[in-house]
Amino acid sequence: MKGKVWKFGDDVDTDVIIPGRYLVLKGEKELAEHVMEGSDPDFSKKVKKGDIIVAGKNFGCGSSREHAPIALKGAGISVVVAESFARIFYRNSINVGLPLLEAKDISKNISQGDEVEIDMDKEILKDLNTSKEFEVQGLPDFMLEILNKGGLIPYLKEHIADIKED
Ligand SMILES: CC(C)[C@@](O)(CC(=O)O)C(=O)O
Repeated sequence: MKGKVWKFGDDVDTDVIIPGRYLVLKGEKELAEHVMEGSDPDFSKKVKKGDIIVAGKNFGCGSSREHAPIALKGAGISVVVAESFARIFYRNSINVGLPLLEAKDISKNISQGDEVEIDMDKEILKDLNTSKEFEVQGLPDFMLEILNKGGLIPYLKEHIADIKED
């Protein structure tokens, strides 16, 4: 995975990611038009498919709205790398198919606009501008399987036959 970094700090809450007035929207693309509007009203016009968000602690705090990871996924964010995530946001993200990675001290050492490359096998993120490398905490296999299917619903649809047999 390789992409341009959009940098955010600590405690980025779900109302920054997708303001509450847009919760009436349902589609990935409609929500994506307002992604990160609580921080930068023009973000949706600037972000490109494959870009990467790097943030500090407690990313996705504040509410259980799954509209937040849906908006990020719809905007083309390929992965969010943060020092830590709010628990409900973390699970909502896996369920909607948005990859997340935890990396200690990442936000202090990467700048906005840097190009980074992530080797999931080695669990290393490399900042191609500075050549600095960071360990990322990989995801358990069952979460990777859900992500690879695009989220929990497509994953379950594929496995429903197994469940029915039990
Ligand atoms: C129900 C919804 C509007 C919610 O109140 C849910 C929540 O706070 O977790 C939100 O702000 O996302």
